[in-house]
Amino acid sequence: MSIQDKLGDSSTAKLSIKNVSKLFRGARQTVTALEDINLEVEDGEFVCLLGASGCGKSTLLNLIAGLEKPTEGTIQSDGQDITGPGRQRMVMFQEHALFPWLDVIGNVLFGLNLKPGLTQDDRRELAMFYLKLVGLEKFSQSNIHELSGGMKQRVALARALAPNPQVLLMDEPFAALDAMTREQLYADLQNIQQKRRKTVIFVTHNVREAVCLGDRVLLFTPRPGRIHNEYRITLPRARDINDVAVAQLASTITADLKKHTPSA
Ligand SMILES: Nc1ncnc2c1ncn2[C@@H]1O[C@H](COP(=O)(O)OP(=O)(O)OP(=O)(O)O)[C@@H](O)[C@H]1O
Repeated sequence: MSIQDKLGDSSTAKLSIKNVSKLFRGARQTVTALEDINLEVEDGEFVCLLGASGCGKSTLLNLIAGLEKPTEGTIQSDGQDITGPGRQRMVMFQEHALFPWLDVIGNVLFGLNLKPGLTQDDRRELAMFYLKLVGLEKFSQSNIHELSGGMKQRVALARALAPNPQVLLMDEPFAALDAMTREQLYADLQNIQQKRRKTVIFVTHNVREAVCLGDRVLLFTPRPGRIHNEYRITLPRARDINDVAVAQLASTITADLKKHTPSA
């Protein structure tokens, strides 16, 4: 079996979110985190969620991941209700959440243990393919504590991609990194998306980052979170975050966001 066969088709899924609201009921108060969210995401589309802190972006990501259930409404992936977490939807967080007791390849292999029908050699070959994709093939035997923050996020990305999920859910994955490292990862992520296209939902506070990466950028109102506007980003790829066109569009979107953020 060739590596192409083992990788499988680069699978994507269409997401359909209908009339979704999410309430968190506490002992003293109920928080409406999301209200009446309607969203269709196409196969292989890269959608960025932007909005003030607390507007429900992570909550929406967790609902799509199946980690939380909507209070009202439905969420479907390729026509199937999402009822819980599954290996077709992998989540990547701001903090890398790697296993420090495993080396780099051990972390990527961990994700592959969920994938049936592969020999141990197949899994190693696949893990190396994804480490190469994120530029870390020379670090496969390294310990996690030996890596920089950017390298750790690359391992986390390889681990999330390795089981070939249809949907990648990214919650501010680059927020803790320095600007130079982030810029490199923007280029890498666009390159990877070209090679192994996924449906991506990407939460960020960084408007330029959203414009640089997204096919579409959704703007949320502060609590309760609602989608108040969306921008289709048609700038040619690969995009550079320092490009004038990216900066101009980002400033238009920032002005729009500020209109809906009382304290801004
Ligand atoms: N498990 C929970 N229990 C109670 N309230 C919650 C829970 N998760 C989120 N919330 C509340 O729901 C609202 C939305 O939170 P969420 O984390 O989704 O926002 P966010 O837009 O991702 O914020 P940030 O940009 O700061 O990460 C907040 O008021 C938050 O306190």
